Amino acid sequence: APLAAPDTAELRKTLRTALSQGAPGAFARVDDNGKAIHLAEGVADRGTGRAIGTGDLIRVGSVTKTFTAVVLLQLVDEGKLKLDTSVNTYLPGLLPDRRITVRHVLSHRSGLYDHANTLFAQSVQGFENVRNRVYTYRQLMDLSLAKPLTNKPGAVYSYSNANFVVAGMLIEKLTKKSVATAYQERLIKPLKLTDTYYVHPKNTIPGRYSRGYMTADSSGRKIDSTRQTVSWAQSAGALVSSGKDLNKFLSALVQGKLTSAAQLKQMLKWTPVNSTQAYGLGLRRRDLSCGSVYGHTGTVQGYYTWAFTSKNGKRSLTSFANTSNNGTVYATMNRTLEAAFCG
Ligand SMILES: CC1(C)S[C@@H]2[C@H](NC(=O)CCCC[C@H](NC(=O)C[NH3+])C(=O)[O-])C(=O)N2[C@H]1C(=O)[O-]
Repeated sequence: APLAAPDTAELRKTLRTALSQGAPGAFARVDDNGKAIHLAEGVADRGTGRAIGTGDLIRVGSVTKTFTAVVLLQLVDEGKLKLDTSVNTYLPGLLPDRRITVRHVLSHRSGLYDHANTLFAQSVQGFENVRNRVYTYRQLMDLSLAKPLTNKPGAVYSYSNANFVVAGMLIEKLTKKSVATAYQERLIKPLKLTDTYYVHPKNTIPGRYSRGYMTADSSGRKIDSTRQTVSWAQSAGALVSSGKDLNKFLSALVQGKLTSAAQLKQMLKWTPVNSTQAYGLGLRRRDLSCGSVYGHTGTVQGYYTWAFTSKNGKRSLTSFANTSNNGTVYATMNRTLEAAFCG
């Protein structure tokens, strides 16, 4: 059945609630059968007071994981990679257990420890320690492999950024090019994603962008966290993009424009996360009152992003708040999905 019209009044109310809970700015862009809906509240820059806009570039965090997974699925289509083959076949000696397959990595079932847990145990200090650091993939893997596997390979879903560091290493090994080139040639250029950049290892954002303001653990003080390399994440979280581009990318993905039907089917094989969520390959499924939507969420310091599309790709939503480490704002912004897709 067709989706009810987006509830724009409810969306705007939700954004305003997020502001009252500590977000300097928030926006929602819905692309509904070719018609764009733009809602924005608050500021992109607390210093100048510049209003936030749905066209502002943002750090999308783990929405990057979906881009990375699509590149690997294209490599499967090209016969360069098999999902159920051991990662160590392609990257000899990398992982401590050769039973870990590419599919385990892309569905967060490898058991690899998430090095972000070590880096960000103290939110602000952890961020300040890494914000301008540039890591190699090897250094990130050393951080993850310093801890034992959290589960037997394939046994359970256990989210880890390290999985998509491995995914980036696979891309670079199999294409003999950087992940930046892979994103550019395989996704950004073909889809004309003019707001999407893989700027790593730079710590600046090109063009017109929203600043990000992470929230300190105890005081709730806001720290301007805009300038950062996101090198601790790279192929797990370092893309910069916009609502327009994320909506276009997700819609193209589910409409079969980026991979074969066979690989899209693999991407949509779900591992349960909880009663209303599941994870495929670099893709989240959120079960709403009116049906399921597919996409990803992202959290980097100062940047909360939701990017989801309907099963047929005819309606997409990107919603965003320029704060982080604020569970109340996070819970509020989660509600943009129901308003945008279920009316
Ligand atoms: C699973 C998530 C939520 S966390 C994961 C990844 N982001 C990170 O791992 C960064 C975590 C630190 C962020 C920081 N928090 C702390 O420092 C807390 N001590 C803050 O909120 O500014 C991303 O993006 N993913 C989200 C996703 O996939 O939705």
